Amino acid sequence: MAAAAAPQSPQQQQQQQPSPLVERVKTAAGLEKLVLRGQRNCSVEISLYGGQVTSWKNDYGEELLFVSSKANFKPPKPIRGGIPICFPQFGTHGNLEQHGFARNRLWTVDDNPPPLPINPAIKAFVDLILKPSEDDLKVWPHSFEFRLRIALGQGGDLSLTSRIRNTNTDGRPFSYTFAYHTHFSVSDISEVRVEGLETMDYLDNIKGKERFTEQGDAIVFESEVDKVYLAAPSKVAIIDHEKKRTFVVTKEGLPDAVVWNPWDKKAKAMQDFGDAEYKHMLCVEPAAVEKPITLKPGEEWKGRLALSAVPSSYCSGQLDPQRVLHG
Ligand SMILES: O=P(O)(O)OC[C@H]1O[C@H](O)[C@H](O)[C@@H](O)[C@@H]1O
Repeated sequence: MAAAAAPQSPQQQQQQQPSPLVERVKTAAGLEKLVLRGQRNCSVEISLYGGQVTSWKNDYGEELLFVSSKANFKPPKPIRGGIPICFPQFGTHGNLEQHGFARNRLWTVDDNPPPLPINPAIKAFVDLILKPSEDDLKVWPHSFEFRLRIALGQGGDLSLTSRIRNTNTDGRPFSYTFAYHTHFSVSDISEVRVEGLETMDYLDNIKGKERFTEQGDAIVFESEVDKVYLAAPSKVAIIDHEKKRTFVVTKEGLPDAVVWNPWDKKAKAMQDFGDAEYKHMLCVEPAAVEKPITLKPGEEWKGRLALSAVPSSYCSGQLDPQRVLHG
């Protein structure tokens, strides 16, 4: 269930052996999920439907991601919450269904993925793969292999590494947009601030994708927000004052960062979202939206998301925001 190793040292080979800390479980909806277990009560759950992380718990077994109490966990609708994969299209930036089809497909476990650099901090991991079906090829006529490694690290950090390869045999390149649509669980949205995006340019999805520049200090939430921050820094911090918890979102290969909260009116209009759940959720989504990624046949792209939750907050003074954002 883990990566197969290329010729490597005995120590490296040992580190890439299939992890005994991965379980395969049937869900209530009759589909399959995988559970990664870390130290103490840390865990990650992954639904093969969507290739989607649906739970990430810390040492104390506390849930760190938001999943709606009204979420559907089976086809054809996507699962509302966790970390949906938006591919080959983010949002409405193209002719495909909103956020593309990857989040609505059954992924499989990849027993023999090409190796990734060894990371000794990783305690448990699993590799998934998605290839297009005949029907997918009708709506997006490109052959691809999408490999996704989901890993639980020492200290409970979660990382997702996507590798997308163009396997077209007719010489054609393809372009796509992408996002890790990460739903964080927060105590109260009005107590949350996001740091790292101030002064950035963004496209405002609720103002016809018009471009603006963020003014002022950290971002706080008082109404609906749906913005694509362009060329955002590699680290963004979500500071939850009430919980005294800071999420550090690190991104690689993904220039943009989407910030979304539907607020009360849109929440009520969503069939798979509780009316008041917007208070306890914030999406910060490492993404490639403004400039689509283009791959020639044989080329591979890599995009990584790493999440950690630190049990202190900016206002507690225990955390140096400069270190969180730049360190
Ligand atoms: O309802 P969904 O298709 O899951 O999309 C939920 C949201 O995702 C992103 O954050 C987009 O920027 C929003 O415009 C969209 O409303």
